[in-house]
Amino acid sequence: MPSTGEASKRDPAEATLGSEDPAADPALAVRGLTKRYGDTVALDEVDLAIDGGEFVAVVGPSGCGKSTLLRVLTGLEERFEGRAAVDGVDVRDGGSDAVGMVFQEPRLLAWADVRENIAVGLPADVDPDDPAARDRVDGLIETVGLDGFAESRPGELSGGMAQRVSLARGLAYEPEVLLLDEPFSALDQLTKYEQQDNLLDVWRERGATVALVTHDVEEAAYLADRVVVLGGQPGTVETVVDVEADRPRERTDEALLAARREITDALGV
Ligand SMILES: Nc1ncnc2c1ncn2[C@@H]1O[C@H](COP(=O)(O)OP(=O)(O)OP(=O)(O)O)[C@@H](O)[C@H]1O
Repeated sequence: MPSTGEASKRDPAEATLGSEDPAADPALAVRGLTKRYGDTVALDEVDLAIDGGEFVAVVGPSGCGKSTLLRVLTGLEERFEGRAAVDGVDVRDGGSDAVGMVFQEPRLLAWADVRENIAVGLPADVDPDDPAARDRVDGLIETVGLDGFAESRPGELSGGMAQRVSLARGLAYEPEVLLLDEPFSALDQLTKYEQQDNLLDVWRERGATVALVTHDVEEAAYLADRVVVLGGQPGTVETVVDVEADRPRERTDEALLAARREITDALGV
């Protein structure tokens, strides 16, 4: 289960991969991860371990390799140096099938309506026409605040609405590990706050592990147990900030403001 405000104290580079005791493996782990695109070094010797049930945010300047880190963990990048594992299984060996990913771009099927687009995220062995599956999808439509739009196609949605469909699709799978790449960046402030709280509810209810990439320092501090600050190009871990605020959190909590200061200091802004 997620912690309830106790910030993690563990050094991100401390946990090892390939432990003989599988129960000791972190939910997400990279060790000595270097990723190159031609002459561009996107990530350089990155070490990071995220425990089961932990909520970790990753922030850093544009181009420091945040999306690349998630792409490696989902198995979308095959060529890299070092190791990356989900639930102790190396991503090169297929990783874990309990991973859900929400991309920065909604990537919806243009010809399918909202319900069908969300149903794409259901596990492969679930029949989308099954009443229980339809209920699950309808529940997700409600969760992301899209009641009344189940029959709409992507072309009829705003950018923020499309992004919420994408989030619901990522949740349809009921993943144990959820990787989110700036899922709220296109939302207006009020909807963003609502969706952040929805995500916290999902995380708490499911005891999921979450790694969230964001540019939004306030969002990172409000949501995460730990905030990993990537810096530079190539991306390396600058520092890891523990967020010491109790949950449920007040957005004005002094501890969140302190965490935000630490993060912005590390970012040099
Ligand atoms: N497919 C690709 N081919 C070539 N270079 C790439 C590719 N994908 C990413 N890069 C490069 O790798 C570096 C890291 O990119 P990445 O998208 O991971 O950064 P980011 O921190 O997520 O950026 P942003 O915050 O702007 O989304 C950048 O220099 C980028 O230009």
